[in-house]
Amino acid sequence: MTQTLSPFAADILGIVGAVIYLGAYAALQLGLIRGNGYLYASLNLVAAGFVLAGMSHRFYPAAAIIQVVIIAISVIGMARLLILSRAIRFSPEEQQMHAAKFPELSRIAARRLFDSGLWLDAEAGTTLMREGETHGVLIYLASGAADIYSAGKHVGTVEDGNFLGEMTVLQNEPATATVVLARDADYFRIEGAKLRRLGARDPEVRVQIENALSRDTRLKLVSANSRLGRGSPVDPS
Ligand SMILES: Nc1ncnc2c1ncn2[C@@H]1O[C@@H]2COP(=O)(O)O[C@H]2[C@H]1O
Repeated sequence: MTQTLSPFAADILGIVGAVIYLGAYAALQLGLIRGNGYLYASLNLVAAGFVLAGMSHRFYPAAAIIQVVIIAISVIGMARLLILSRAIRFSPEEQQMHAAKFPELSRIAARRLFDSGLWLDAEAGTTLMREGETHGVLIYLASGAADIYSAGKHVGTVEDGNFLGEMTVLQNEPATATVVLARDADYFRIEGAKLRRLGARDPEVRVQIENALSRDTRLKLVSANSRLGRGSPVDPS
């Protein structure tokens, strides 16, 4: 091999490679990065490149083979991800739901989520959930609107672009309210058991789902607070 680097520079490159390898592995174990994403593959690729360059001074065939194979595996892994995510197609409704509710979910995981549920439509007046009964589903209202009743009283209206059932679906507990469609609706419906299975398969997906559900609940709470606040005759502060 033609020696273009000084022994010192070669050692530094090798050490940088080792630091990147170890940093990537530590980040993986600490849950900071995903093992099946572009980042982990590219860190391994770069680390292998540095270690290989570091061997221009002292060449070890076994270590060189490992680096070359790691580079090849990383390239194949990234190419696979690219091909899979390019091949994935979404309907306009799925695209809209992905952007609005799960913007950070990979296209592959989002496809898996949509394939686990159904797109349905229903007429105004349809009861989707009953207070006190376990519905075990999550609904995303793509169009239409739903009235929310608690103890028989109208407490709010959920417009399109929002979830229904997000408060109890993961825990499989009784619904906190009754949900009746106020307008004809198109919606996505997925069973809680399937949502939990998707989350158990990939912790990153679980976090994205939990975040999306709690974000919706928070927005509903803010909106309910502001409605109650408008109706309140006294400011207690
Ligand atoms: N005050 C509210 N405003 C808007 N939506 C609500 C309100 N209370 C309950 N819901 C929705 O009604 C659903 C009934 O089932 P969940 O309790 O699972 O999740 C609930 C929310 O999606």
